[in-house]
Amino acid sequence: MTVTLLVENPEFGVAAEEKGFNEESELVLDGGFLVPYANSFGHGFRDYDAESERQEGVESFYKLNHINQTFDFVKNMRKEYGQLNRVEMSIWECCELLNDVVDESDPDLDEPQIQHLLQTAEAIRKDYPNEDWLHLTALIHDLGKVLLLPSFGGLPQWAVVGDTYPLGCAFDKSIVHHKYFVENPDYYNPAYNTKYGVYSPNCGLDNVMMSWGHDDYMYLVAKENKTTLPSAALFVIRYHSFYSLHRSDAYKHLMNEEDVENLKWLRIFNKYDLYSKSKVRVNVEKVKPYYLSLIEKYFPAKLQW
Ligand SMILES: O[C@H]1[C@H](O)[C@@H](O)[C@H](O)[C@@H](O)[C@H]1O
Ligand SMILES: [Fe+2]
Ligand SMILES: [Fe+2]
Repeated sequence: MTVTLLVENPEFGVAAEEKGFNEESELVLDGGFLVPYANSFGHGFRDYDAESERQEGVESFYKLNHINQTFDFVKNMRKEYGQLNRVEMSIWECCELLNDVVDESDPDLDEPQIQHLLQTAEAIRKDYPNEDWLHLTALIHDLGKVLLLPSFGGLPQWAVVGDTYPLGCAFDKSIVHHKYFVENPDYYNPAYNTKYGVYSPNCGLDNVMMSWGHDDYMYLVAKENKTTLPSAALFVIRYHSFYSLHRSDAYKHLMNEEDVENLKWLRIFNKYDLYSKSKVRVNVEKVKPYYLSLIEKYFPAKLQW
């Protein structure tokens, strides 16, 4: 059950006017978490049909994404990027690279991505002070967006950002702007367009080919560089854009028991990922020492990307 409340100070202890809300912002209480009604543009979060300054660009993004993500494309990208032979750098260096990245798929945010990372991490840190692995997971969950930069191959936005979904089985109706899949060759391939497609019941999401982008790439980077983060962290990283699973309960027939456990953390994480998006900037230098200490705890000093 959700309860509508009028609250003077919105979530994360930030003063109302600082966050761009009126004095009495409307929030919804969702299991102790205060969910704002409106994004920085005055619309509901993830409203892909609302007429806004971002709507058109976001829809053309999804058209390209849905036409071009195919089973073969993902297979090739995983093979190529799995080599991790492009760049050597630390996690923090990568965060700083994201200063120059803006995500065209996102109707709720047009701030530089480093701000989104810190906004998510700081919000989750406030509510889960003892789960340091989750703070770090939040900091790194979108680092894969460096794929947009020339030294990482300069991939187009449709191959880096946006919601993700499985390839090799039918596209679920709950996927944003589903209508554009009719132009995807896999849509007509009988090997790929049934409920299970190439998969078997409860095969585990690890065995599922997800559309290629920042999630799968960062998952490969973290895993291959031997992070000591728990399996829930890797799960959050790989599936955080898989809204048809964690929001709409589609594709559950592909999950195994470990996935079911990890999904609980992903659902918690998602609230912070989505609702912390705002115009209020985090002071990078101030929080940097804390995150450097977490990086040192869970990652080698330099990683292969
Ligand atoms: O537009 C957003 C953005 O690209 C996020 O990083 C991704 O995780 C979301 O799922 C997507 O909808
Ligand atoms: Fe993301
Ligand atoms: Fe994010």
